[in-house]
Amino acid sequence: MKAEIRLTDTTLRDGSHAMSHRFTEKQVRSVVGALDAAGVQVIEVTHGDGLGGSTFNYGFSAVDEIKLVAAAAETARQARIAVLLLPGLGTVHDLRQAYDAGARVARIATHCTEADVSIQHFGAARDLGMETVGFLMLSHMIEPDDLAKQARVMADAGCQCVYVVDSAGALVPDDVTARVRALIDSLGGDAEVGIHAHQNLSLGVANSLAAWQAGARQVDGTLCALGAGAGNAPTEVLAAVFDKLGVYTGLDVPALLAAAEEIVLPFVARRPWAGRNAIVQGYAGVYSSFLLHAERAAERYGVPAHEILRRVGEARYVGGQEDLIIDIAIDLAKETAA
Ligand SMILES: CC[C@H](O)CC(=O)C(=O)O
Ligand SMILES: [Mn+2]
Repeated sequence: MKAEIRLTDTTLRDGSHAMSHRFTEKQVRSVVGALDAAGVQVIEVTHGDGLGGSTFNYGFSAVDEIKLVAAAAETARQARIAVLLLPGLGTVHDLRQAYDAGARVARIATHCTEADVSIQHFGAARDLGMETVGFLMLSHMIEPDDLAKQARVMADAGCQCVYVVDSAGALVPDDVTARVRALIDSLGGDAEVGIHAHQNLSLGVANSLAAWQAGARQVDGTLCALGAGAGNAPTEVLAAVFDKLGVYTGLDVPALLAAAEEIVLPFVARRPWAGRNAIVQGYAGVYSSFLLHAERAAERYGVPAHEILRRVGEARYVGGQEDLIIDIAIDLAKETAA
């Protein structure tokens, strides 16, 4: 029986933020083994910031991500391995290396107004024979119709499913519904629509459900909600909720509950949660992966992280502008001293 909604688990990519990109090959094998056995069809494995993300700015990976992709591909029996790529950080060369290591799904991510920078990457992925997914990040920042135009750009470039990516966990269910509907109208069946939700306002599961009800057919999750900010919509909860609703996912709920509790939880040093800083991110619309950058700057300059994040939201900074977080912290420290 074909799943009515396809879940992509991104514990080993978005969850990498919460692990400071320290995943080991052994952890990758055990997580992939459990997800694969539980029926998850797509498993994303990359540095938290995508291919090429292992840098001074974003944090170095403990293990080369291509090695992790190879370990994942070797372990999976039925699941396909996905990689994330942010054009500019990752390159077509990185994508080819990931393909050679066994990745078969390319997820290309751009800021929600910049879909055109993904065109050559979709072309390259399709030439390699990879399945393609587009990520419109920080989707709350623009109106549904404008987002839909960007989705069209991705679909025209060869993208087979465009995701509404709530990178800041800032959307509420009605916002999600409006965006998913607008994308479906604009894509007219040329590509599916997906949802990637964060928990900063504790709405990740509700938003994923709203997306499904509006017509989205792909959904992202992570075990134990492991991910940036307050984490992602938890895979095990999504599986249980869709099962309760009678939506066939092909997922084994008890197996996913066991994977979360017995495989992932034991190695998580800091479990993401909707504390003050993460809630401010959702409330002020701040990129989830800015959380640890803001917390580090807060400690270094002796200022509150939640105030840094509030100002980042006011300034509408987007992914790639992490260094400006430091400027805000310095300004705050000067104001406090004065
Ligand atoms: C660095 C890529 C980014 O974290 C993608 C993503 O998961 C999001 O925007 O939520
Ligand atoms: Mn994310």
